[in-house]
Amino acid sequence: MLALTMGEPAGIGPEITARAWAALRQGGPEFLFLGDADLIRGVPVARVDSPESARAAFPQALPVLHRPLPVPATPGHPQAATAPAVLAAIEEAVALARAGRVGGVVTNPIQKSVLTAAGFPHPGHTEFLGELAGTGVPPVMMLACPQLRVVPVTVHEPLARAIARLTPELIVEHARIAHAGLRRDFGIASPRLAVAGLNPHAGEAGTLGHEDHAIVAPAVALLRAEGIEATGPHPPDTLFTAKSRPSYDAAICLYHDQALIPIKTLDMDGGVNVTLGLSIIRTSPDHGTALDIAGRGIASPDSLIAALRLAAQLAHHRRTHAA
Ligand SMILES: NC(=O)C1=CN([C@@H]2O[C@H](COP(=O)(O)OP(=O)(O)OC[C@H]3O[C@@H](n4cnc5c(N)ncnc54)[C@H](O)[C@@H]3O)[C@@H](O)[C@H]2O)C=CC1
Ligand SMILES: NCC(=O)COP(=O)(O)O
Repeated sequence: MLALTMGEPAGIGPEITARAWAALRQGGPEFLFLGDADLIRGVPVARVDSPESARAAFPQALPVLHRPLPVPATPGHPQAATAPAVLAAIEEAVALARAGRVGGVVTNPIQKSVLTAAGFPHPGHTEFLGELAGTGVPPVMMLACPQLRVVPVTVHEPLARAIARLTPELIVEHARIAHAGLRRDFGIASPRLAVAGLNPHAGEAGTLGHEDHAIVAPAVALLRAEGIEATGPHPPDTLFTAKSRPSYDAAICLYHDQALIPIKTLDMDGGVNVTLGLSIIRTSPDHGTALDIAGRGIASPDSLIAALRLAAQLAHHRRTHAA
């Protein structure tokens, strides 16, 4: 049993939840929705009081731990008043996972600008989850689809600041956590990491920027000295080609769009966001709240379905690995 959070009530989360349940009710993985039951339309809903009671309900109806919103939601129009309930659903899902009552947490997309305006101090789920279920290392974002896994070393910050923050230590820290996650949760015995360069042609021997030889190459050397199979800095423009991808298990990328553009271009529907370095399993669809189409019934549930399936697989790997 997985816990699926409500996410932004005015976004596509409720409708893709209903469609994901319709697709998975026969073969699973089983999940329960933490949020306002009135958001769910078009499929039968079973209000349950625990994950344990959700299991029996799942084949017939979408189980919901009903947590009412203070105001009705209007698709496409987020409201600050719902922010506490959005965050409470995440906190409750994590508490259930930490108590071992669900196998993992899957999050529906949140509208970050609304939460920020309401005082939420984190850039996204990843950092919030690090606070709720951290293990003493920073939470690390990975996006995965069948053809590619990417790990951005810097995430939600202006590009100039992200580049200024890059150090060999920051790259090594993220690569180590990715390496451990690939071993523990993905069952890859000796993960191969390809570290992207920053500049065109990975700096062209220093003629196109100093960061590749001053920051990225030393990080790769440090990783290799620890016995991690790391290569790079690789010219970013060819790292994600069909010919390159089979040579590594994850690409360590230096900033958000270097990681997310290739994966969303390759597989927007099958991409899944995974948080590594937590005491719990957490996945999420790779897309956002899609306010522009919310409530129209045209949103694809595929990335959410992939996130639910991957969470179940990772939980299984983690249990097997720990045994
Ligand atoms: N894990 C999370 O909570 C995430 C939250 N966000 C948040 O979502 C909000 C909107 O972000 P955007 O950059 O506009 O990205 P977005 O992914 O919400 O939308 C980008 C485009 O893709 C389309 N799209 C997205 N998901 C779709 C689906 N399942 N089916 C069909 N079309 C789909 C949208 O209609 C839109 O045209 C922001 O507040 C952002 O921070 C974004 C990514 C992840
Ligand atoms: N662009 C990816 C994204 O926004 C996911 O962030 P998070 O909410 O999973 O931290």
